[in-house]
Amino acid sequence: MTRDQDSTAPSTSYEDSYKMVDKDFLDVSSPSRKRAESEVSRYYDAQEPTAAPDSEFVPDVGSLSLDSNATANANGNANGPASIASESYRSAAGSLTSPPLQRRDSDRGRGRELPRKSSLSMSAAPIPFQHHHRKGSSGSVPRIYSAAAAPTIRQQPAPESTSVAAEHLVNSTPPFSSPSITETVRPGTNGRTRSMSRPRSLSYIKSMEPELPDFMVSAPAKVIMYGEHAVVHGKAAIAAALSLRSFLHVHHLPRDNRTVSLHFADIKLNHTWDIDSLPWDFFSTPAKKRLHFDAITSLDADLLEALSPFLAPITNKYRSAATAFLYTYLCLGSKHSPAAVFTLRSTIPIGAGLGSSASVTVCLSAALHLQSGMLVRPSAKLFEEECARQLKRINDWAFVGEMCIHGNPSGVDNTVATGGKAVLFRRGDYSKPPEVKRLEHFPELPLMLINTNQSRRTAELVSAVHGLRNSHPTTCGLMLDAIDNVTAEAMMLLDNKHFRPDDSHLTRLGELVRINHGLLVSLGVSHPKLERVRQIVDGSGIGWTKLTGAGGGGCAFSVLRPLCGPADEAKKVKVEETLAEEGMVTYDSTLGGDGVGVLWPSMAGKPDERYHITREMFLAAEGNEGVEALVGVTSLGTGRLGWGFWREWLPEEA
Ligand SMILES: Nc1ncnc2c1ncn2[C@@H]1O[C@H](COP(=O)(O)OP(=O)(O)O)[C@@H](O)[C@H]1O
Ligand SMILES: C[C@@](O)(CCOP(=O)(O)O)CC(=O)O
Repeated sequence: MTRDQDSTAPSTSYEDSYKMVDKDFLDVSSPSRKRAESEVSRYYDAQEPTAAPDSEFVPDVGSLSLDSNATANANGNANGPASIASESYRSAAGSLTSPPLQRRDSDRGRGRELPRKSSLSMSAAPIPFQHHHRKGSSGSVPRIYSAAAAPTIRQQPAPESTSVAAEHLVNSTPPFSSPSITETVRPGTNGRTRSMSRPRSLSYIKSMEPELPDFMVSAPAKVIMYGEHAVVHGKAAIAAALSLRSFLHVHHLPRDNRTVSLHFADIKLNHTWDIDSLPWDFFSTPAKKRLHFDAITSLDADLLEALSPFLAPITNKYRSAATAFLYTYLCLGSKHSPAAVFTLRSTIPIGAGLGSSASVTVCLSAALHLQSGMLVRPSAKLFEEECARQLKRINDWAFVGEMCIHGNPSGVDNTVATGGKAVLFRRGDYSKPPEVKRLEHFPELPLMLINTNQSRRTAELVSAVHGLRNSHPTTCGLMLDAIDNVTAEAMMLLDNKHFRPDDSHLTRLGELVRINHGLLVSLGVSHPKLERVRQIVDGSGIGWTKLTGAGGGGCAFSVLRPLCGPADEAKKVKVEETLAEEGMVTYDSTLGGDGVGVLWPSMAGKPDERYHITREMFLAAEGNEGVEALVGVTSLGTGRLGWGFWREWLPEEA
């Protein structure tokens, strides 16, 4: 612990206090539940604009002022523009106990028409991530995004009066909406608002408010540098976080709504469950109940069976992602869990060896913990030990999600996606926590990442290696030991503060990359396309290549030799062109970035330009660049206003 601690603090253990919160939180009238609710109220109060003297809009006590543009989305839930209605509605709610609200400062100028056909532009962070796609649908020139890049919001059908709606998207709107209210909306004579003098009871109004604000979480992809597959068999692996990320938006619905929806936009998986009909009772029987701080090392077949009728209607080939969600949701939630829509988008190629599944399950675990009040959000006041505990809890439950998706994971992917940076990971005994050592001196390596675009499934490859090991235990055992040696040697170089990527150290690392790949070929997890990448890159003499992740297709990376002059540059360009001609995508990306982060509430932008990221904006953001720019998270440590990261080992930025 590096910071001063209050020695007079009560000595209740951390886990005990969580047990108390856990039990307490299920009770809607409990202090912890009330605290969470009052946090929401405080948030909304902070958003409430001050009264302006020249009011032209004065709602009656108990009346609702609703915006004519409030529109319901496809699910029947009003979002985005509809939150304008919510804001007015909050004003009305406030007026029950205080003098009638006057027209507000923030209403001024809303009549100003914004151009209907324009993409919204807002201040954007630099996007150092470069994506080279020399052939294929997106053209032949590598695209490099600069600090000036503005997020692009895909064109939505313009609402009747764009002026109010669009401005609200950019200015801060409270991150909630009230579907039922919008059903009663009628346009006012000025095309904007109309007050309705239907009195509403306080309990009715409360039932329309969500319990929590909308928020977002995000987790990175990873690259395994050495030791994949061997790590499943108890050997060590070295892996680092990659600047590609998944983003999960959690939109809370009014209290009278009792549904939970999952929208995995990239895989077109969209499903809604009725919260009250889920098998809560079975999940909370003493024999089955799992607590937030339990480290689960295997899935419970009975719980999975109890979920199967709820998963049966999902025919999507990625159904396992929904299993991961529902299993974790029922373990971590309660029958009082708030109604919400979980919307996920990711910039990570799916099933390509970069840990897309772990990144998704880390987001789900973090979001469900946050939603149930079981995590302390990152802040400068959080002791390192507490940070580490939050990360452990997220990681343990992300591992549960990983088990749902690919059966027998080592846990390295979710560990890196949770903690970020670079780690040496080993899990000898599955009933115990893994050994994780952070690489404090992980160097900036000249890497090229190549996606063969050959699809494959991690679960199948992991089980193929198990099969080979069963039929050739001695030989396979020796190969796994050899991989372990490679990792140990690489570790000495990568965790060495004297490492210099411009001398013989790099050559040694490169040779270890090549040896590791050869061993993976022997284990049967390469693919002709991966071998073709090696032929093109290593054959040109610019670096050393190995598959990364489960293999069988997916991605490879090359450690590049230092480029000495134009001839080397030309060789690299030629390699990239050849790879693109053969349908592969190359990325220049950074390694060793942050792990899981949270944006609570889902407001982004600089302090004077804050905007609420609505679910609609998130879904409408165009491509990976649009998503990154909208949420304000990029691979370097800039442009992340509002986001918090639990950083147990990075005290300088706490
Ligand atoms: N963007 C995404 N949205 C929803 N689920 C995803 C997404 N990306 C990955 N997944 C889940 O992860 C699985 C792929 O995991 P896996 O085969 O381990 O590949 P990877 O190497 O990318 O982790 C998918 O089948 C799906 O269940
Ligand atoms: C093959 C393995 O070592 C890594 C799999 O990585 P990915 O799912 O392909 O990103 C499996 C594991 O560690 O769980």
